[in-house]
Formats: sequence, structure tokens, C-alpha cells
Amino acid sequence: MSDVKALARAEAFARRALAFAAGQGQAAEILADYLAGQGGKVLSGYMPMRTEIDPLPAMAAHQGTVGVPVIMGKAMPLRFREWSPGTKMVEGAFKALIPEEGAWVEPEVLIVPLLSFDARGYRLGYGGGFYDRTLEGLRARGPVLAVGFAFAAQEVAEVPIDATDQRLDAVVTEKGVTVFA
Ligand SMILES: Nc1nc2c(c(=O)[nH]1)N(C=O)[C@@H](CNc1ccc(C(=O)N[C@@H](CCC(=O)O)C(=O)O)cc1)CN2
Ligand SMILES: Nc1ncnc2c1ncn2[C@@H]1O[C@H](COP(=O)(O)OP(=O)(O)OP(=O)(O)O)[C@@H](O)[C@H]1O
Repeated sequence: MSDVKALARAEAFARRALAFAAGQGQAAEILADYLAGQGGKVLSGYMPMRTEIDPLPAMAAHQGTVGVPVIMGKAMPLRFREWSPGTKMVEGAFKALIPEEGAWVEPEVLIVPLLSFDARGYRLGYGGGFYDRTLEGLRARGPVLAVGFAFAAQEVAEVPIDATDQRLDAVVTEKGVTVFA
């Protein structure tokens, strides 16, 4: 399975890079509109890295607390530190930017980065299993809305999956919103 996922990751990086070069259109506005119904809830976003689609305008528009992921260690769930557009950021593990300080928050709605996704709502990430562990833990505690955010070209026929993969509830792209059954 790890070879299958590794090959899928390499293909997905290449497709995402092409889409990134073409631009994200109104994707962040579509995401903000979709999330407008979630005002008052704690939202997690992410600091875009590499060729990830940029969710920052939707995070800045959120009516309520926003956090961003912090890696606590290998094989550990992510935690989320409060973020706002003015927060001082420093480089964390794997070069992702994290808030230098701030409160830990527990998201009810998550904007989830990904390499590829499919029509079942499965996603492929960088391979740390961080979002799978995190969603498993949060869902054991209460209802959570996991919203993938991606370029439409990141959709594939079937993402390779294993028993620990957590499904997305919806995905938002520059072409619109898909809610999974
Ligand atoms: N913007 C953003 N922030 C995020 C994530 C993300 O996917 N996007 N994460 C979502 O989990 C976490 C970061 N996870 C990451 C996991 C691996 C690598 C990475 O560069 N991995 C190397 C291989 C490293 C190794 O195997 O030792 C690589 O892919 O080359 C980067 C980030 C938390 N923050
Ligand atoms: N809840 C979990 N408990 C134990 N192991 C897990 C859990 N979730 C994922 N893993 C393990 O983590 C490893 C990486 O998982 P996977 O390849 O699905 O990562 P990914 O979804 O691509 O990455 P990420 O979620 O960080 O973006 C796998 O060995 C997987 O079995």
C-alpha cells in the first residue's frame, strides 16, 4: 500500500503544480460563502505551503475563532493554535508556519489541505497520517465538519485508501462545492 500511495502522491504533486500555475480563481470566495453558515464555530484553516490552494481569505472572513495546525510529533494528532491575520508566525516542523504563541483551540469545522481527493470523499495527504489521526480523535468527541479545499484538477477516480483514512464531509474547489453522502 505504501508504494501505491507514494506513486499516487508523486502524480498528485505534478497535477497540483499545473493547477497552481493556472491560478485559483474565486475558490477562496466560494469557500468563504460555504463557511458563512458555520459562523460562531471554531474553524481550523492552514498556512498554504508549496503549491497548496490558498484559504487565507476565507479564514480571515470567518466570524469566530480560527486556528491553524501545529505538529506535536510523529504519529501524534495535530493541535490547533489560535490565528488571526496579524498573528506573528514562526517556522514549525516540516517548514509549515505556526503561531509563535497563542491559545490552543479545538476545531468544529476544518479546512483540510490535500494532494488529491475522490468522489467518495477520500483524500491523499503528505503521508504523515496527521489529519486522519486528528479527525478520528475529534469525531470521537463530537460532530465535526471536514471540508477539503483543492483545485478541481486534484480530483482522481479513486484515492488509494486504508483502514485509518478519514473521509471528508465536503470539498470546495474553484468550480464549486461538493457535499459527500
Ligand atoms: N499547509 C499545510 N499545513 C500543514 C499540513 C498540510 O498538509 N498543509 N499538514 C498536514 O498533515 C501538517 C504538516 N504535515 C506535513 C507532513 C509532511 C511534510 C513533508 O514535507 N514530508 C516530506 C517527507 C518527510 C519524511 O518522510 O520524512 C515530503 O513529503 O517530502 C510536510 C508537511 C500540518 N500543517
Ligand atoms: N488514526 C490512526 N491511528 C493509527 N495510525 C494511523 C491513523 N491514521 C493514519 N495512520 C497511519 O499513518 C500513516 C500515514 O497515513 P496516510 O498515508 O493515510 O497519510 P495521509 O492521509 O496521506 O497524510 P495526512 O493525513 O497527514 O495529510 C499510515 O501508516 C496510517 O496507517
